[in-house]
Amino acid sequence: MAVGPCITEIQQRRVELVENYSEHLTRLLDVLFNVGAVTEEDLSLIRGSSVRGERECMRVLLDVLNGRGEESCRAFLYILPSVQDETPNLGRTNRQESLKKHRNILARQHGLVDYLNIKGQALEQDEGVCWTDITFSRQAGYASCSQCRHESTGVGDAFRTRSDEIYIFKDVFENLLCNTASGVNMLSGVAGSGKTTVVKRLVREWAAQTNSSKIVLSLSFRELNLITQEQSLQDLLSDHYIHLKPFLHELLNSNPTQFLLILDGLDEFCYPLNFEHTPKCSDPERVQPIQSIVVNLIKGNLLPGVSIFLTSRPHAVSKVPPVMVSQFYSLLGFSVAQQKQYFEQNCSSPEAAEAVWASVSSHKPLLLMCHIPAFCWIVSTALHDGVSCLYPDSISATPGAKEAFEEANSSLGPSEEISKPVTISEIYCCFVKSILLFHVQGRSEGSHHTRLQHAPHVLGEMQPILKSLGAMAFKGLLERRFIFESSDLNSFNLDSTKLSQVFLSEILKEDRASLTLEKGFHFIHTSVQEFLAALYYVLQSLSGFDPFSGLKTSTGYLRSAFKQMASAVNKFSRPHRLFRRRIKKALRCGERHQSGHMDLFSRFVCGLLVPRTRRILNGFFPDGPKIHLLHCQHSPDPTPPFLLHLLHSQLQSFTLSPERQVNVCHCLYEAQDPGLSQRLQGWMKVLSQQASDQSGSVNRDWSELAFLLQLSPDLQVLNLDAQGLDADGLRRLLPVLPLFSTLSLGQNPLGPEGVSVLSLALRNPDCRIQRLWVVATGLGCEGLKILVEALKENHTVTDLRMAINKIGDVGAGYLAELLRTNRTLTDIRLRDNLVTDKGAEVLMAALKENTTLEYLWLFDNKFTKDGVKKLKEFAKARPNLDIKVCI
Ligand SMILES: Nc1ncnc2c1ncn2[C@@H]1O[C@H](COP(=O)(O)OP(=O)(O)OP(=O)(O)O)[C@@H](O)[C@H]1O
Repeated sequence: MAVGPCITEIQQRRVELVENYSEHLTRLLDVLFNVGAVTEEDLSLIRGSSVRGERECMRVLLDVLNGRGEESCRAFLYILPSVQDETPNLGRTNRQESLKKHRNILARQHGLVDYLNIKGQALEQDEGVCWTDITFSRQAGYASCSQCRHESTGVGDAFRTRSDEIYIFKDVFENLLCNTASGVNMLSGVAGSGKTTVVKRLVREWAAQTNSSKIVLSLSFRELNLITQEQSLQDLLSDHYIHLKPFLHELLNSNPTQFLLILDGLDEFCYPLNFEHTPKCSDPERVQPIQSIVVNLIKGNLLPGVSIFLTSRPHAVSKVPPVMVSQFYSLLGFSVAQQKQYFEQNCSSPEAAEAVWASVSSHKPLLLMCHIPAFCWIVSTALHDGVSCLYPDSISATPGAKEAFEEANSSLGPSEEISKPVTISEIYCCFVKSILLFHVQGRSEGSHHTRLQHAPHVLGEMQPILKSLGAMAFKGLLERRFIFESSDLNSFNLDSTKLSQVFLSEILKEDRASLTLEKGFHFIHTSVQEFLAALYYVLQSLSGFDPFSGLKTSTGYLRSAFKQMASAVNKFSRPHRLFRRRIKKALRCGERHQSGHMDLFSRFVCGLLVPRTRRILNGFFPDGPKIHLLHCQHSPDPTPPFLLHLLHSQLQSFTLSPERQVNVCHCLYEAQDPGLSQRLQGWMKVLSQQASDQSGSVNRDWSELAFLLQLSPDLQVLNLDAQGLDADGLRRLLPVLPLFSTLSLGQNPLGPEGVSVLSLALRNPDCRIQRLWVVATGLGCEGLKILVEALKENHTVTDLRMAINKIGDVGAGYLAELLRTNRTLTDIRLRDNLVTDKGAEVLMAALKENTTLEYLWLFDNKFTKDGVKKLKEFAKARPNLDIKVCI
């Protein structure tokens, strides 16, 4: 790079610049950032050095400018005089102006980044930013969390299984910024569920509200990790917000309740939090280790009355003891309507959005995954450009896509039918292809059409890098590592500035040994790590290599010697046996990790063994005889029979836990097992036989049924009468319960515990249940109370059949309470429920306020003649209400 005159001037004046301008650093950084001479990452790098003083920050700034080149250096020299002129005024700037400036700075720091630039436009202004509303649940504090579910896979279910109040962003915003929500408000959400985005939106919307009395301070644990030396809270905040420095002492000491302190990403905090033994400190000026500052803030010793908004992935929530959390929000992700809205807002045209949504909504597993915003982003990237590579009918709006598709797939026989992607593996293949063809820097030349034509060539060319990235991803999965160092990249011969940057996000990490800042990397989403790992695994296995041998980080000669040896051994073993053994091993990886952190990996391996799926990445996989190991003689393109056999035999294993069973079902789905629909039919047959046998409790794998039902396109009636279904079984079915319009659960031992599960389905925002039949399910008045509470929030159930449940007069009272406000129920059947005249009176009183109920069946209750008479008279006066009663 040629060294221009401004670069040279800065180099020559370095000592003087540090001497004279260090005290104006904040102003300098502001202006430089505004004019685009430095980036947000540069700012964090520079501020990260603040522990070593302002002069050190200035030196880092000069280094950054040097690296940024002549233009940035010119901007710096240009603004220098104005900065010095303005600075004396700073002292006179009043507090209001500083706070205004604080809003602007925070808003800028919390802008959205669309690093693959899918929409092809800058996201600087709020007008360009589309926030899709997202669903939260809230409860007072938290009890215990199920931490061992896989982060991505748990989400779809979690969305349908929450018991708490449902919130949207506006509610959270109001609670935190308009009400006096002091104490710790925690937000928990799986990877990619949108926690950081919530923080960004919160800050930006606060910044736009000039009348808010709160002052927001926002720090990320990623930043706090960089602080190695002890310091005081006041210093920490004034280093971070130098523009507030003159007032900070007064603000912190006078009224801490005016602050909302956001701490984002607790799961990333590298220091342990010791709530028992950290010395108490209530002085913001007292120097202490960073983890003690955090503990004292959370405990309310420092800044008593401050509101804290703490975000974390679920596995790290328990770092803070439950008693210290006053409000606990869970980020459930996008509801179905919100997913649709997301695609409308984020695709390049309404036609593209419609095509993407048509694809997603017609495939349950996709729909389920799309509760996670990060997955929506992957899907829209995949389907936006990637799918047009293969499936011309879905994005016919893309000019030239169809022709290119036909040309690229000219090798397919005429009888081979191509349809839209149906599996998660196919989506991820489209995603990777889309990135390689349309988003990698330096590949912008040529039209969409031309780039599609060159796809096999590009994929072949990129294969070695993708393979290395996949090997690193696989090694990381085995070691449960999700952050990689530059040295990891080097050992896999990866260049961090090229392809890896599209799949890896860069973060700054501190190297404690040398007290310097090191680059760290993580995959843009953990599911991308699992996909690339599976891609590597399948590629190695198909090429006749042991995927585990590729992880040896020995370089050069040794590695190639190892490969040669391995391939020589392979030559003498039967290749198809070796291949099968490797696939078995991959599936066992998922099985062994009960936490489920390799579930997606095993699903992707199964998906990639389907030739149709691999064809999306045409050019990436080797051609040749080894591929034919997978083919069966009759059909040119089936799922390898041995894979289906393997998965089916796993399903039959008695030792497989229900969670593992569901994962095997997912694997079968990815493997495009034609037998899945037969399994569902088999289930239905067994259920109908069982119902007619009435032979009581049978141990059933309800999780498998839940999975199979999710794949079924037509979810209308679910009849589980007399199946021995208890609360635990119902809990396993919970993900699908809200999807049916008729839910018949009669003659099962549900009891109050089962009704609690059922009420989660009724409260679900996507609930479609209209007819709810819970005849003889052991509700009692306790169960009915729970049911009524859920029905108060439900607006779908019109028909409630609950004969033979011993609800008595107390239960009738609960029902009456519901009838006063409910405007959805039209038919209630209460036969044989021990209700007496007293209960009837309460019901009649409530019905005076209800005009929507059309049928009330009260046969076989404990009414006297007089009671029946009163009921009949009441009915006469209500021609639109049919009350059935007899003594
Ligand atoms: N409300 C939203 N509207 C539009 N896009 C969103 C929204 N929330 C999240 N996203 C998308 O999902 C991606 C992941 O979100 P985000 O980084 O906020 O997740 P996170 O929960 O903080 O993840 P992690 O735990 O991995 O840090 C974002 O980059 C953005 O593309």
